[in-house]
Amino acid sequence: MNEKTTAELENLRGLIDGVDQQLIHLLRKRLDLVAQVGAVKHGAGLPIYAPQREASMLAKRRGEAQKMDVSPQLIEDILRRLMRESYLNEKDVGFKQVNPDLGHVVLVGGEGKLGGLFAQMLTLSGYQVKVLDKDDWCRATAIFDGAGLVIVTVPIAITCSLIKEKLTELPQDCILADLTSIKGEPVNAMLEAHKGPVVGLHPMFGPDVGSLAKQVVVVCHGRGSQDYQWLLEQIQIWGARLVEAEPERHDKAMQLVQAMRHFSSFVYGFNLYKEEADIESLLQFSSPIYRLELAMVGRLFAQSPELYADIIFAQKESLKAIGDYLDNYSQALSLLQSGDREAFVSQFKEVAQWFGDFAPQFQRESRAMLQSVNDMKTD
Ligand SMILES: C=C(O[C@@H]1C=C(C(=O)O)C=C[C@H]1O)C(=O)O
Repeated sequence: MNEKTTAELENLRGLIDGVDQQLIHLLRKRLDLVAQVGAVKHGAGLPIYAPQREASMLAKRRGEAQKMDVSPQLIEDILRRLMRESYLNEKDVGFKQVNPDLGHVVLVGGEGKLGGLFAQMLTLSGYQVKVLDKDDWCRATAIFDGAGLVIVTVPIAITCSLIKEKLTELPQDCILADLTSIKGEPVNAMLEAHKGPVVGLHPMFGPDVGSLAKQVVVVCHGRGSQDYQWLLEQIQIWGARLVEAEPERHDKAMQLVQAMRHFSSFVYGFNLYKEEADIESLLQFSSPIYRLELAMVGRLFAQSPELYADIIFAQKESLKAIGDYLDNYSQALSLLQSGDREAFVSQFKEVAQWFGDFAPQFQRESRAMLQSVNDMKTD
């Protein structure tokens, strides 16, 4: 680079630094205003997450950006990231307590990570939370005495037997709920063990979400919904979206959403291991979608094997779904083995037709994800 170029670049980069510094000041100003909105909403018992306000705000800013020759998608991306920050900061003020008259809450198995997240959210909403862990059963009667809500959050393999053996003497009007990732058997076990209100919940996220805004919680009604309506409202105040489902429909979906998903990731990782793949090279040669795939598989092996074994082994019906996958894999492989390119293409078309409008929708969604995977590269 000659001296003139260097000087020009330095000058322009100085100006860019100045703009970025102004951005920091503007961000600080915005965070302060959002905090004030948070305080007003908290006072009125409203959730921070306001989807309609977001939609109208985004539409207006996109229009304004376009007039100034700024890409509408750019302002939308930035605002969405800022809104995520708004939800994270909500924890600083806490949440409205929907049922101030409730006795304390008992989390059975609160040492688990998801249990810990619920304990935190309940505490931030003003409830008194007691945790009952493996070693606390000798004190169980005292812990349950006066409880208004008992939430079971123990490993799936022991959920039903624990409910049937240990939760038969709860106070009559106490709500019994669980967070297990299957719902049929646990909800039945709760109905059998307890005569009072019963509700099955399945949070469709891991404990590492920073906020519950926009996360999904599946609700399977058991008994006495009017008595636990407040709990559902409370979860919505945390920002989550409730999806009501029959336990059977939920469990069937979980065979694909959980058992098959995690089992496939397991096999993918198992295969990389057996092939003695060089992850460094794979990363070097990764396309964005492959980087995302490695992330999806790799994150599995950063977590608890017991947790995933629990989820994969939870329903014996999953075995059929996973076996079908193997059959379909073999069938597709035979097209490859026989060199039948045409048959492969026509099979591809048939599946694409079956996906219908979802295929282009998924393509749009993944485009944004792939771009942010690429943004994260540092070398
Ligand atoms: C700040 C608010 O709360 C949330 C955060 C928003 C933001 O960061 O702009 C917008 C809407 C809400 O989801 C609000 O309602 O205005």
